[in-house]
Amino acid sequence: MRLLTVAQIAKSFGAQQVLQDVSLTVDSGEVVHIAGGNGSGKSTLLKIVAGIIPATSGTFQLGENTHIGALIENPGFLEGESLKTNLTFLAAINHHSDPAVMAGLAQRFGLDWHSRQSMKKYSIGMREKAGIIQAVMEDQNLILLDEPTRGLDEAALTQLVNLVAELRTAGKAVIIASHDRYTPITYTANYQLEGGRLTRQSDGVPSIPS
Ligand SMILES: Nc1ncnc2c1ncn2[C@@H]1O[C@H](COP(=O)(O)OP(=O)(O)OP(=O)(O)O)[C@@H](O)[C@H]1O
Repeated sequence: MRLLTVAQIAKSFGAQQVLQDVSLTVDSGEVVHIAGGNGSGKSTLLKIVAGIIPATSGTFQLGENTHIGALIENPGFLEGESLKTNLTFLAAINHHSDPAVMAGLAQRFGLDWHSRQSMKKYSIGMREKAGIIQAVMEDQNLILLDEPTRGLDEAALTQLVNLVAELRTAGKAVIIASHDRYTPITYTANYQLEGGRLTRQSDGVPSIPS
């Protein structure tokens, strides 16, 4: 099932052209890697797909049943509130809250679901974990993860690798942007973003048809 079609997108900030003629399709069961150096436009592309900023030209189309979850740059949280309050609040916005799922994800990533610690005291890795959880906790089927390994310890990295594999098996799709060409995650397709252009590098493991 097609979840996303990006067609010939360009994006400029003033005189700076960041993306040119970027096209991409993503189907369920795909795990797409977008590699690129600092400032190559990875976050910009994900923000366009998430509907946060508009493209200068070109189009993108979501599938009829596409539900996006996203971790892009530094996700905003209510800093004075706990993880549980934050995630419950976010889930309530979409009326799609399952406390057991949220608590299970927190436990999986080694975060104390019942802790009253405010999120302003969270470390970089803890914030990243909270960002990953909010991107998947509502059963979203197209998950955008921008540098999701930032600050993660080894146990959390293993959980992330396993989580992405489970999402793929469940027929969802994940787009991961990172600086590294090689990460421990198993991809079905690899792209490089350079000079504003997105180029397919190679196929990884086959996607699992839904
Ligand atoms: N709101 C904005 N206004 C002006 N320029 C911007 C804006 N957002 C991004 N840019 C510029 O667009 C370019 C691409 O930025 P982007 O954040 O997409 O890169 P990135 O590949 O995600 O980088 P990094 O790996 O460092 O996070 C950069 O030169 C950046 O300065």
